[in-house]
This record gives sequence, C-alpha cells and structure tokens, in this order.
Amino acid sequence: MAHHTTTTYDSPIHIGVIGGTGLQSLTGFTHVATLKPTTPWGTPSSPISVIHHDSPTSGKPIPIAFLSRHGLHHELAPHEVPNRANIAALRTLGVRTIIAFSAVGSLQEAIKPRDFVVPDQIIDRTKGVRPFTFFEGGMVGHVGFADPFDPKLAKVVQKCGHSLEGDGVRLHDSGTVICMEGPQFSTRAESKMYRQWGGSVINMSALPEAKLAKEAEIAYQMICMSTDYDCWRESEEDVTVEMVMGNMKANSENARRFVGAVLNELSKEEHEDLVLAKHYEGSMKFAGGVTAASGRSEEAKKKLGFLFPDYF
Ligand SMILES: CSC[C@H]1O[C@H](OP(=O)(O)O)[C@H](O)[C@@H]1O
Ligand SMILES: Nc1ncnc2[nH]cnc12
Repeated sequence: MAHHTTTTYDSPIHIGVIGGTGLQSLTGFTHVATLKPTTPWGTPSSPISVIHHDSPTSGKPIPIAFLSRHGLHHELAPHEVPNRANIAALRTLGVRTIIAFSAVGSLQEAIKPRDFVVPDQIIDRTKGVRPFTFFEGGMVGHVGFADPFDPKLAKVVQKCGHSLEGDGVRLHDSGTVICMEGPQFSTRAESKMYRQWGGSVINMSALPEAKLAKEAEIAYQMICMSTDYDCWRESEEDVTVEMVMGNMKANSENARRFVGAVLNELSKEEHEDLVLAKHYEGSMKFAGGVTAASGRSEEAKKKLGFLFPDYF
C-alpha cells in the first residue's frame, strides 16, 4: 500500500519516542512524514515516523519523532541496535526529550506482570560489545551519569501514569533496571544475585541508550512494562519470548494510552523548557572538551560537529 507522506520535515521536532518490544509503531496519531536520516555513526534502527499530536493547551499540532529500537520487524538483537545513530539522528532533528519504552522482567514480587515502572537507576551488566560513547577517537568527554534518567521528566511520567491508575494501569514510581547483555536470558543464579543487588526489573536495552542520550544533552526517561518474573521465582514458569510477547500484546493498549498521556502532558506550554532540556544545554561544551583543542583529531571534530554544531 502506498503511503502518501513526505520524506522531509522542516521544523524542529523536540520530543522523541523510542518504542521497544511490542511497541513498533505509535497508532492513533496523525502520521505526517517518514524520515530516513544518516549520521556519522550509521543509520538508525528504523525510519523515523513524524506524527502530529495536538497540544491540549494551544490546540497547535506538536510533532513527535518515533523510532522502533529493534527495527520495523524486530530484526535487530539488543547488541545490534545502532544506539549512536538513533540518538544522533533524533538530536539533529531537534529532539531534546526522549520517552523510551521497554519490556522488562520483574525481579520483585510486588512488580507483577503488566505493571509499569518508571525507573530511576541502572546497573550495567552489558559486556562492552556495544559502542557506548560519542566521545572517542581524538576527543575525550566525561558526562555525569549519577542520575541516568531525568528526574524532571520522571515526575511528568509518574503523574501521567497515576492518572491512568484504576483503569488497568498499575505504576511503580521508581526502580533499578539491570541492563544485561543478552540475547540469552539470565541464569537462575544471576537472577537471584540481581535481586540481592537491589534490582527491580531487568532488560537488555537501557544501555547504552541512556548514556548516549545524556552525552547528547537529551532529557531521557524509560517507561518499563513488566512482562515476566524472569527465572528467580520458584512458583512461576521461567521467562520465555512467548510470555514477554503475550503480556506485551495483552497490555499494549495501556502502554499506548500511557505514552499518549505523556505526550499530551509534554505538549503543554508549561513544559517547554523541560522538553527543550534547557537544564542540560551547554553541559557538553565543557564535559566533552577534555582534549585540548590542539590535540583533537579532525575526524572526531567532524563527527562531534554533527552532534554539536555550535560547540567544537
Ligand atoms: C523479547 S524479550 C527481550 C527483549 O525485550 C526487551 O526489549 P525492549 O527493551 O526493546 O522493549 C529487552 O530489553 C530485550 O531486548
Ligand atoms: N526476563 C527478562 N530478561 C531480560 N530482558 C527482558 N525483557 C523482558 N523480560 C526480560
């Protein structure tokens, strides 16, 4: 079927949504363009869909950039996701706020399958096989990562999640995501160890996505939806893909309503500074400029110039 949408979009797009397992598109919105940007770090996981969302306060259409993390058909394994291209492409479109969606295993009794979690911390259990920084090859940068998610954005997301509660949505306001390498699920010993570490939920996608968003001065918050109890709970079946997909599918309407409510809220003028991530603006000018100007490689300057045309 032919899609009569354009392949360009002329105004900056400030809000991005990254869809994960079971959330490969955002239905129910007006689709206005399909973009296929390239970056010095390659092409993103999927074409970027630009959708229009009417601001509840001004009535004006607000553009949103949607990207499917694992590709349009879930053809990319977690370690194959081109995270740098994804974040760089979104940033150059103007994106300064990202809502990222993820299907997670629960490591806590109280986080039941289909519950939502707004995580505030991450423990890195990836294995160093994924490219994880924009600052290398002749330009060193060190960004603070104490709060891997944006606390201001988290507040908005929590409020929206709670507004849907009682209507099939159950929300946990905080939690620690264990981000494992995969693609195999954890052993039972690992799963039990993660519980001892204080892990709330587990996935394979929070990193390096969150690190790169931070380096790109983007306010980033993940919304997790629990799909299973991993393999630590004696009385439950061990996690399988069918279980993850089944729960994701059964609850996808709530996931979409949740994302819709967040977009609705973020489209209000009162959140303009947050959406533009004004609180991060300029931070990488210093944190990303550790290497003396005379020692920076031409290639790194060119690549980082793509991300930050005004800084280096
Ligand atoms: C299909 S089960 C494992 C898979 O599901 C999660 O994906 P996403 O975070 O993109 O929703 C998890 O991170 C794994 O990639
Ligand atoms: N148990 C699990 N482990 C890792 N990633 C997941 N995504 C959904 N369930 C998961």
